[in-house]
Amino acid sequence: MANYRNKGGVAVIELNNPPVNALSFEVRSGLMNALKRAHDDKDVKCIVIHGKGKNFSAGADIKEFGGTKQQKPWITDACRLADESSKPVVAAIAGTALGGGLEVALFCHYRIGTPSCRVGFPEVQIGVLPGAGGTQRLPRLIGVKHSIDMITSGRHVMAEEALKLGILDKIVTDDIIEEGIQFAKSVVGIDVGGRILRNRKVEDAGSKVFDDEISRVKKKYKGYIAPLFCLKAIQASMQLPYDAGMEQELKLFQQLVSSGQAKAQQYTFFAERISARWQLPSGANSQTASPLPVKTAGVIGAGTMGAGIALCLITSGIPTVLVEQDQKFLEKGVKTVEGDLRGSVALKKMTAEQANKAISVLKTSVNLEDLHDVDLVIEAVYENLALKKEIFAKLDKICKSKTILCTNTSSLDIDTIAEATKRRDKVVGTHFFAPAYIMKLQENVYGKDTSAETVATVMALGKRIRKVPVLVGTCDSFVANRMLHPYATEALFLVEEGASPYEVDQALEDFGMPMGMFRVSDLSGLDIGYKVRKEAAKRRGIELTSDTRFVNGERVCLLANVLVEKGRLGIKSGKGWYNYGSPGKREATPDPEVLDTIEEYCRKYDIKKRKISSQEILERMQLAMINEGFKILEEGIVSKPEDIDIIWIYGFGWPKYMGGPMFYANEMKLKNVYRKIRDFHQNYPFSIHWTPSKLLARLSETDLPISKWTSLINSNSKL
Ligand SMILES: CC(C)(COP(=O)(O)OP(=O)(O)OC[C@H]1O[C@@H](n2cnc3c(N)ncnc32)[C@H](O)[C@@H]1OP(=O)(O)O)[C@@H](O)C(=O)NCCC(=O)NCCSC(=O)C[C@@H](O)CCCCCCCCCCCCC(=O)O
Repeated sequence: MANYRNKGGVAVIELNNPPVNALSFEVRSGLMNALKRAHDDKDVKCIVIHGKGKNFSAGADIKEFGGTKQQKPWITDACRLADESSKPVVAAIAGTALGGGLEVALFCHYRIGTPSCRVGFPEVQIGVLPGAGGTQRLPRLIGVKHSIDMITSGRHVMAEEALKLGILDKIVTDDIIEEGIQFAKSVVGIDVGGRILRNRKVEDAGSKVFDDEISRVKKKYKGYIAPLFCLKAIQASMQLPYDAGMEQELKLFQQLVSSGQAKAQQYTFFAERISARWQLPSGANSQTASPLPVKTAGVIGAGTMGAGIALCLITSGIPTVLVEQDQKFLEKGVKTVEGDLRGSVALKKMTAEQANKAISVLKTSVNLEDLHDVDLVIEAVYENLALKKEIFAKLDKICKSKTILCTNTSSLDIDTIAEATKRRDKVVGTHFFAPAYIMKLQENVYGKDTSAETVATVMALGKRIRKVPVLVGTCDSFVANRMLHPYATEALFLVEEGASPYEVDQALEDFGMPMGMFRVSDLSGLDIGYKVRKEAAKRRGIELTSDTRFVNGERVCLLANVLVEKGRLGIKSGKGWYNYGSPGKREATPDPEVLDTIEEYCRKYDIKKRKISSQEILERMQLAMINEGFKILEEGIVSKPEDIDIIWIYGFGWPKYMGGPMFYANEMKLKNVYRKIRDFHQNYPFSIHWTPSKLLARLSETDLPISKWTSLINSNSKL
């Protein structure tokens, strides 16, 4: 709703829908009534609109999209009176004015804001466009070029920049409501005509600008339709009179809001927030547990991962000690950190001053003892259980009793590592993804003794260092890599059966993955997987050779080993599944030598090749991984499907407009997913990953949407 009061001739209207004052039906109706009241009240000389609490408004209530039609009044109906009022209307902005919130402010004649306020049109991120005049009014205020930037990127603009652009008229330092009232009083008597945006003209930026922008946007936001629709709407502001432009904007908004992409992106928005609400099997959860303060941190290992993690910490203002056993390796790590900081400055992602500030809080050492006083340590040495146990035993003795000990393992057992210490409650996995400074996912892994306080601390740390933290339980390879295994295995089987690695990658990239499986393998280095496979097999008492095609009755494909044995290690050696010309180069070209190797391999084992469609490639890789996802849910390794989707979106770049693999399965209908998995199980009996998940089987008998799966799993009711 919206509250109304008359303060000495100033109508003060408060948008009231905590926590972010989303513009629900009640708020829109309240705002419309309040504006009418202010208009009719002869005592009122001017009007101030502000938000209750910390925010002005985060825009339309996203929960109202989809399903039934938006009830009138819409934002435009509610705000028309502000536009038409002869009494000056001032938007007093604290916190955020986003989307529809900013649109309300653009209907006002003036906008003032606090120094920490932010404005923006983030609609593209939820698959729509500013549909209450934003695409028509912003260009009339700040011009076409800046509007394109703001609307197609969805970025938040800070107060200083908003003032420079002309979105804000003034930055105020005191109480925003009082400042709003004073400002409004100061403009009483000044004709508002020139302040009404609908009356302004949009400068003709020419059609070439839009042709160039379409190419840029297609490249930068590959696969997303909303940014292209935004461009069409902005172009309409330039080509059409205001009312016709508004109609065009609404038409485009309606097309987008009913699209599959909007549904998936809005699901992702809420999934991220649902996933942040964690729960341990004990029942302790994000509401009941409090994090410990992390004022200082330590990182062990200055290799690519360790240096990347240290960079995340120092750029978030956390003084960090980077420890490496060897001075030469330490220096190399510091060079990596400095190089990445320079790169960020060059790309204008941070200022030179911010980079210097970050490096000033980095200390280095070759002595573990220097971690005696830090609040949290992240160990990032290579994947070797004995070594990690040895380090944890030492840390347990060196660090103060409250220090939390984290391991950046991608697969090793947290409980076994914790056993090396006398503080098993303070041991936790923090699995970062390469490159650690760029990839957003932080897969936090709890062991059987990890305390809720420890979990709360690493979840809070993740948020603080701008990651997306997700909590998972311990199992072999955790969630991300465990699901990756059947996905990658199917890719190899597809190649054995007749698809080329390039066809596999093309199908995945056309689907929207940033990189195909084989390009990713080349980037990580084929020798890494080779060593992991050999060691895992050795632990199970198996000797792998390139002739191995079955292990304990299960089908395997070791084509990657054949490539490694030919010296093809991926990008680092200049060739892997692709040819890169020379080591370290990134441009991948298909390589006939690889195709010959595959031919030879198939001849040797008498494998009949056939034509494989891109649909089959996607179904086999994705359904194998989705089936594993249901097994993970069934085992309680994650507590909700949203966790899995967020892991795939932020860990592997699954496109947000497809919502994550579990959402994708939901969209396919679980009965179809289950039927296909059962068919694959029949056709490929030697692949254990096709054994259908029992949870999937039970859920497929219901027609429940993804939002209902968790309560059913938790209620233990008969599905
Ligand atoms: C604002 C934030 C930056 C705050 O971040 P913070 O980290 O502080 O907090 P949280 O993100 O955790 O949020 C707290 C809480 O609030 C919920 N929430 C946040 N924003 C919204 C919202 N906009 N709507 C609903 N709920 C919201 C969030 O889920 C949390 O809840 P929880 O239960 O988890 O605690 C940050 O929250 C943020 O970035 N928010 C999103 C901002 C955004 O994307 N805004 C744009 C919204 S879309 C919009 O405004 C569209 C308008 O331009 C135009 C609308 C025109 C409509 C015209 C009607 C035509 C009808 C056509 C036919 C329709 C057919 C149909 O309906 O199908």
